Amino acid sequence: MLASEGYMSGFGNHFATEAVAGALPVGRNSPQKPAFGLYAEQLSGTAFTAPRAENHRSWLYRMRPSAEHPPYVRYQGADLFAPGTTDEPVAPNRLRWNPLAIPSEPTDLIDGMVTMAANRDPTTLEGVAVHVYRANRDMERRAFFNSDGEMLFIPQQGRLHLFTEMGRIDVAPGEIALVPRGVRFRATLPDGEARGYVAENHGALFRLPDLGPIGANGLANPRDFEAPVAAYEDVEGDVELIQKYMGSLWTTTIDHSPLDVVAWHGNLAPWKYDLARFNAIGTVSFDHPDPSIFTVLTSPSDVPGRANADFVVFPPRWMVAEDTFRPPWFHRNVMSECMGLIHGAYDAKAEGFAPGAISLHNQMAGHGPDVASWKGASEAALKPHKIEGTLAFMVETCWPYRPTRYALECAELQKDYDAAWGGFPKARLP
Ligand SMILES: O=C(O)Cc1cc(O)ccc1O
Ligand SMILES: [Fe+2]
Repeated sequence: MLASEGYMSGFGNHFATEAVAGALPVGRNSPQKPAFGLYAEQLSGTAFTAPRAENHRSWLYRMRPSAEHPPYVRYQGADLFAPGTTDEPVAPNRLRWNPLAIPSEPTDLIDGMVTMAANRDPTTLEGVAVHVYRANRDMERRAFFNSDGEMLFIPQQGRLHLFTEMGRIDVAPGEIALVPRGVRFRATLPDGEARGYVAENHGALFRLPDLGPIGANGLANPRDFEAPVAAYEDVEGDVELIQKYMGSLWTTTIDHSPLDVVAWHGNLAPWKYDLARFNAIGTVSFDHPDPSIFTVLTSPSDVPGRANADFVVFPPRWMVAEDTFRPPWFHRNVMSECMGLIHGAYDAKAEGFAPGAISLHNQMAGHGPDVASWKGASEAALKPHKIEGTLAFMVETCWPYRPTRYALECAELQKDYDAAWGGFPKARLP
């Protein structure tokens, strides 16, 4: 196996894995009597009838069927997770938030989730939500799944250990992990504390972008995505099972761990990816390319070329463009941009955008370099220059974001963000 230990390599591959020899049926999905009395269950990520190239599903072989559970009731915790967004008119202002602090009370990943902005209703099967998590407690006897979409975890501080139904994933800042819609998991924190971002995608599954004239290789290469081998826990006794469903949180209690999948096969699976493996491509002549060149993953909408959500990174890279303003240019975008910073500094923002922060530049909001970045870049000697020690990302979507009420009212919202673009000298005409 060429993937790292405990993982299988390849984006969207058809995997087959068993934690106990003989658990995975051979040559059929649903034998009359699965081995050891396991229960066969199909988990669909796309409609049964989706075209073959887009069809994603896996077969899970588990110790008890996931159908066995009491009714769900509203979950009373995690007040800031999926609270709904405001119906009030959204001001066309650029917004930026300082990093949210790790709570002082013991808080696990679910209770520490804060929804910052979202668009569309998840039931439309479109749109994306951006959450921040900050946690200092393991999820014990608690598991979570998201019926509303897949969750892309973007750790910023501290590792996450995700024990999913389909195996274990360890993910550190600089890496990302995806948990498909419906897949149960619990998160533990090897470093005691963790903070990061989640892009929750309600639309078409994230996929690798087409490469067009780039050719057959480049950007995120498929083999660098790693899916976990099967792993299960055999735990009896009460376990709380929380789900996000149609935009709110629900809970039930079952008498065993739902992470009891002993074997699985198929092409719907969690995965992780090290962003350091991203093959960044940029200009070797002049002009700053559109940031689409940095797309790691895309969730298409029904309109060709107009993403429901793109996950884009700004990784370390050489800047060699001649006679060019090298940072992002000033722009007004029909798409809406939500950005975060994993570490280092972002080249368009000299000030005020710390690791863990978020910025929101919604549809048509004029933005670009702040005054200090513009001044520096306009006067810089254009020698080859390496941007190092930085990793920013963007969740770009065709649907304008609605910030949550909390996001609009919290102390971390910067009151003076517009000042980033105050005081540009006027052009002097001849
Ligand atoms: O606004 C931003 O900083 C993100 C961004 C970067 C870039 O290089 C070009 C366009 C763009 O929106
Ligand atoms: Fe932008």
